[in-house]
Amino acid sequence: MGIMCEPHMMTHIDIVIKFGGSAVTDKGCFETYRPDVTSKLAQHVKDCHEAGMSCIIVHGAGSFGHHQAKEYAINEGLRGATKEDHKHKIWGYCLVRQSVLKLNNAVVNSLIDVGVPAISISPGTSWKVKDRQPLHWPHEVLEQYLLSGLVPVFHGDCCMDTDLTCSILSGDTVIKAICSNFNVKKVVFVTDVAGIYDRPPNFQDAKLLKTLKVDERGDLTESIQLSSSANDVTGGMKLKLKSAIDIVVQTNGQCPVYITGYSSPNLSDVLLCKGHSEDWNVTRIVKNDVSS
Ligand SMILES: Nc1ncnc2c1ncn2[C@@H]1O[C@H](COP(=O)(O)OP(=O)(O)OP(=O)(O)O)[C@@H](O)[C@H]1O
Ligand SMILES: C=C(C)CCOP(=O)(O)O
Repeated sequence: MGIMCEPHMMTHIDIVIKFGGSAVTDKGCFETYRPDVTSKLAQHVKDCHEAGMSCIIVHGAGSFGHHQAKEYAINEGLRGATKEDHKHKIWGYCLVRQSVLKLNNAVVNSLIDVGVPAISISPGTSWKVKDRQPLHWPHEVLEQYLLSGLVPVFHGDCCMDTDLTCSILSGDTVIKAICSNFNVKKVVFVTDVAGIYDRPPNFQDAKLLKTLKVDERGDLTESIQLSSSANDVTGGMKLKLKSAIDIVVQTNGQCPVYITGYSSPNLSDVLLCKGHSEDWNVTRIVKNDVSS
């Protein structure tokens, strides 16, 4: 992906945290927000902020946005659409945006309520996207926000797409783009499961994989079976794992990626600790030359 912006690589970001849609919403129920989970996560962000860490939050869409995106097939774009189709899809595009903004408003308010100076940034209004991948976005603004001590809150969004006319940009892809342009120290994906299992966690005998090692080509030593929910238009855990692997490879292992659950007893450790413990019940994705 052709993202270039050398000077920003100097700016370091201690942590990028994804509030997964599976955590902050009930993905099975249309537009069902989980205020209790979000406010617990907001408290964790406050702890990071008070510890002097520079933080970026990205949240997924969960049951906001995915349903509308699926109904109007927004991620398939508009190429070849008839005039009628075009009108229909453009309407769907508006509904997706409004839906994710409802969730974004709730998430940002939850952060502000606990004292985090959160500021909303919608990729869809300023990011240039080509075939669902970010091509260009205003890094300078993000840098200024960070230098001012604000906590930027991005979200998965619908975007104008130079190839497809419109598409869906997952929060997972937003995180990968941030890691391509800034010196990010750690990424933590918070979901509704403890981490990555060798097979979908509802399968019998599913085993939590605590450390996944990636080689320079992005290959894993483990074989993993993944499933995604019917209403998810961005590929569920499959895209998350791919994004995590890409981040580890593109940063040459400098940025470890964690996937953990919102109810994990180790969430605070994962967010705040500089080191790592194999006792934590989470998944850590690292380069294969990392010893422990
Ligand atoms: N092998 C696997 N290991 C762990 N989770 C898996 C696996 N296969 C499928 N899953 C599912 O992945 C889901 C989490 O992925 P999902 O994409 O929903 O996360 P999210 O980032 O919270 O959502 P969103 O994309 O809406 O932000 C879990 O609910 C789990 O059931
Ligand atoms: C469905 C929309 C609009 C965004 C999807 O973002 P994600 O939930 O992070 O994959």
